[in-house]
Amino acid sequence: MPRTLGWRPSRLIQVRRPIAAITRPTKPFFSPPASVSPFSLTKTYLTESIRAHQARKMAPQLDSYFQKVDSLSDHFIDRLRQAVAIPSISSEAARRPDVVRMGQWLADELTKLGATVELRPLGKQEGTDLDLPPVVLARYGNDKNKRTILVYGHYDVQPAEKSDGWDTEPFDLTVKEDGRMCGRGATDDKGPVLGWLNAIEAHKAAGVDFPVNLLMCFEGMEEYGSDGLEELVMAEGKKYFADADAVCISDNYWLGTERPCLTYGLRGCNYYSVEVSGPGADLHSGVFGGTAQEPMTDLVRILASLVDTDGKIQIKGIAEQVAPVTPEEDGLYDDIAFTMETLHESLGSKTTIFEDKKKTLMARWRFPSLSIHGVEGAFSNPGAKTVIPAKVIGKFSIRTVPDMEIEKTNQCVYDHVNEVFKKLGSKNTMKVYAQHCGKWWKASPNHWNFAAAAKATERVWGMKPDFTREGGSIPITLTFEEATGKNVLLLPMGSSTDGAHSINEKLDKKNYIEGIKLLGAYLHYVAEEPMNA
Ligand SMILES: C[C@H](N)C(=O)N[C@@H](Cc1c[nH]cn1)C(=O)O
Ligand SMILES: [Zn+2]
Ligand SMILES: [Zn+2]
Repeated sequence: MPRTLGWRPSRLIQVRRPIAAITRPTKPFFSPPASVSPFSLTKTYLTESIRAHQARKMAPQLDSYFQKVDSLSDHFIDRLRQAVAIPSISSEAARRPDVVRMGQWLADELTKLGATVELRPLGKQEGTDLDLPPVVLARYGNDKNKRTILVYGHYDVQPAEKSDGWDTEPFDLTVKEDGRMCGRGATDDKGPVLGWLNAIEAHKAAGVDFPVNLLMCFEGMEEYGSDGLEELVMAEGKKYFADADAVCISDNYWLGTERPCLTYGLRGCNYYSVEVSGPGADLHSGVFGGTAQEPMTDLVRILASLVDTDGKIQIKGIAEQVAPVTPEEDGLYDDIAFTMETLHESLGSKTTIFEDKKKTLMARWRFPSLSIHGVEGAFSNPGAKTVIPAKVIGKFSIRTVPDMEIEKTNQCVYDHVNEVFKKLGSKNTMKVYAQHCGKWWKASPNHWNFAAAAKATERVWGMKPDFTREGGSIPITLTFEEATGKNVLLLPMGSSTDGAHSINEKLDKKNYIEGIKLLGAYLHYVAEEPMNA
């Protein structure tokens, strides 16, 4: 049976916990105006004063931290080079030892930095004899007077071969003169994961107190649907992650190339296979063409029935599940820093479905899409092989949005594919099933976690961030929210032109180095945000 990452009701509970400066002010740092009686020093008043004090204290600390990040930048790039050199492709069985090696490398780096690290085995990959790569769980700092932030990232990557069209070797980080650092995983997600490690190192080197306790959870199967992780996160919600005050994930991208963003929504992803088989073995098309019913002929017809040229899904019952656009939402899109020109740049062409920004953003964030990814078993090499493939497996996925339901969507897909195949009247055999499904996620950005990230963004990038939703999926985000009951923030490092999952994936040096500053600054602002913001 295909596995689905199911949905559980959200348990968002705010726990107010004192921070160091509130419980142990070392000296008076605030004198109330004469008109204020000491008896009227309310909690709010006190909190404001503490914030003002901490903001003054934080400025020089952050400056020292930023300077150290700059001076260690070559070392941080070298760390990324070492990580990229390990081809940790989770979807290829033959690369599983590399994924495991990558997890071990990460654990070793964290241990060297002084973190307490555990490698948690996840058992076997469903339906196979393959061991899943371990989850790296780590803790840096255990000070009861500090807030605790739980961060998540993944150390596995998408497949990559130079012959796919890369300009450079995908697993050899190449730093170009214009600052592009090309290599598989540079932006998705090795650069951001190392961002947390680098933030720890720069604090230590600068002699700046680390402002929070950091809990880390790094997995090695994200690009394959986070196999095995949901159970672990649910089980550890009130154990390993028990003292987390909020969650931060850096595994998505800015909407463009100029303005940073904070992200509060993700689409879900239901990934399907359609298998068509007939002949006992691959056949000579000269001998059997016109004689045998061909699986590939059936499959292309099924795939062609799913979606039209303008991306409109042709499956009954999908559009009906999508939440209507509210007047409030309708007004959100105009102010977002996004242009069709930037989109054309990241797309590498002008072949967009829509000509205007709002429709394009809505199509990416709040409407479902269906993509056809490939066909297993079909001839795909250069040349002209005259073969009739005996068995072909088409792969497609639907990016899901509020209020779509996983099971209902699966049923609509199965009914549609079965009906189309029946109408073909083919003697071949067809099977359709979901490989993995992850639910969409949408949170409220009205929380101190987002407020801290917005302040850090202004401090590092000198501008306010956009509040965005993401077209991609990070299946475990919702699980973290449910398991911890805490707010989850997505804080991206890379930009829209990074080419994640594509050829020539890159992370700009500027985004990496400023991104390390951003992650560190975010932790400082987290430490000073009042809990009820
Ligand atoms: C946004 C994130 N960096 C990412 O690339 N996620 C993948 C995860 C995935 C793979 N199968 C289903 N979800 C994505 O959005 O494709
Ligand atoms: Zn990712
Ligand atoms: Zn990815």
